[in-house]
Amino acid sequence: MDATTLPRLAVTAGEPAGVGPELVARLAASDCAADLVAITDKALLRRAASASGVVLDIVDDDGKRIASRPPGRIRVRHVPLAVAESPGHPDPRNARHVLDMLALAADGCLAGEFDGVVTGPVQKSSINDAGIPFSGHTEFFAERASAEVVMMLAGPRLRVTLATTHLPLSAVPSAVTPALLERTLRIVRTALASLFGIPQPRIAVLGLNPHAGEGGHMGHEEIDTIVPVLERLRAEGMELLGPLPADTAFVPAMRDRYDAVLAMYHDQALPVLKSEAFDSTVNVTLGLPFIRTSVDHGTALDRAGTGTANPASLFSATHLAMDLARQRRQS
Ligand SMILES: NC(=O)c1ccc[n+]([C@@H]2O[C@H](COP(=O)([O-])OP(=O)(O)OC[C@H]3O[C@@H](n4cnc5c(N)ncnc54)[C@H](O)[C@@H]3O)[C@@H](O)[C@H]2O)c1
Ligand SMILES: N[C@H](C(=O)O)[C@H](O)COP(=O)(O)O
Repeated sequence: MDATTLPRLAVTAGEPAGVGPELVARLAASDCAADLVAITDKALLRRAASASGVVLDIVDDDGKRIASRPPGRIRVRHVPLAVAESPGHPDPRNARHVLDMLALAADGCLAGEFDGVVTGPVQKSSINDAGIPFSGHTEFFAERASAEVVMMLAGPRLRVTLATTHLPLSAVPSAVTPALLERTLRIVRTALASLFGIPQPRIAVLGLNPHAGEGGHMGHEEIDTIVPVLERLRAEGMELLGPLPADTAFVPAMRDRYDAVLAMYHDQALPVLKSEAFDSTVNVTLGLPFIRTSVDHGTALDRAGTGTANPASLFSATHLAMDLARQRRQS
């Protein structure tokens, strides 16, 4: 990417029976000033455009960088479906198709063919039903890039990062180790500085137990694991708040005291963010050697094929990827 060309972004359509393909069609129809390369099945994208009432000019990707893109024109890397989609009904026979899209996008980013990847939602259970271990894009891209990563969901007023991602709740306490917390906090601090322009970020760290353990009366992970890590990193100069009780960490009086929150597990913090800004929140993978952003919502199977899904989160994810790509070009 140089100053005259658009950020070149791979956009994966996700689960073919979900709303992802329709949202990609809506994005392609918009005037978004990015060189969008849809990673999907071409016929699926045509059907999704038709369901969404948009007209697209779909062409094969020739790999060349471009300086402008007329609304509706979309280049495609064709990844064939195994079986035609049935909106609302994921078919595990298409699991390989979904993973092939992710692999193509990741490898293209690693090779410098794309400036980043924006992902549509996948139905994890359908991939698992095909007998393939898979817990999310975050873990897939981390493995593909051999990187240590952190999941962040960033909304207009709140950024949340997770110490653990897609684990059963019963596995969380033993997964929250000093090494994990230290590594996670270092990745979060570096990313807040390099991607979000906050040189000395303030990070609020949640406890694991109710009321952050209530001084050891409601659990010991805070005293045994979290506090020693925070003390060690504070001694290095990191600005860390906590461990805070999760139930009050998000109240208005606390919000201006931090730039991001580190939660111990998925459902400790994501419901807060998704209930206040479902339309505009973006999932960002921190720590990868390439830019990866995503919608904050799932496959919305109840809306698939109806053309009624809201594209706002995909638009936000694409705009953030464009900003990050331009920033990377300038640095
Ligand atoms: N980025 C991702 O790949 C991603 C993110 C979250 C969930 N998921 C997966 O999605 C699947 C379904 O998850 P879920 O049912 O918990 O969440 P969901 O986000 O798919 O649906 C929750 C509710 O929000 C609505 N909704 C979601 N997106 C919408 C949109 N763009 N416009 C209008 N309404 C929308 C749905 O219709 C539904 O009522 C699961 O397999 C989950 O793992 C994937
Ligand atoms: N945890 C994410 C969320 O709730 O929005 C979602 O499952 C997607 O995760 P990946 O980006 O790792 O697929």
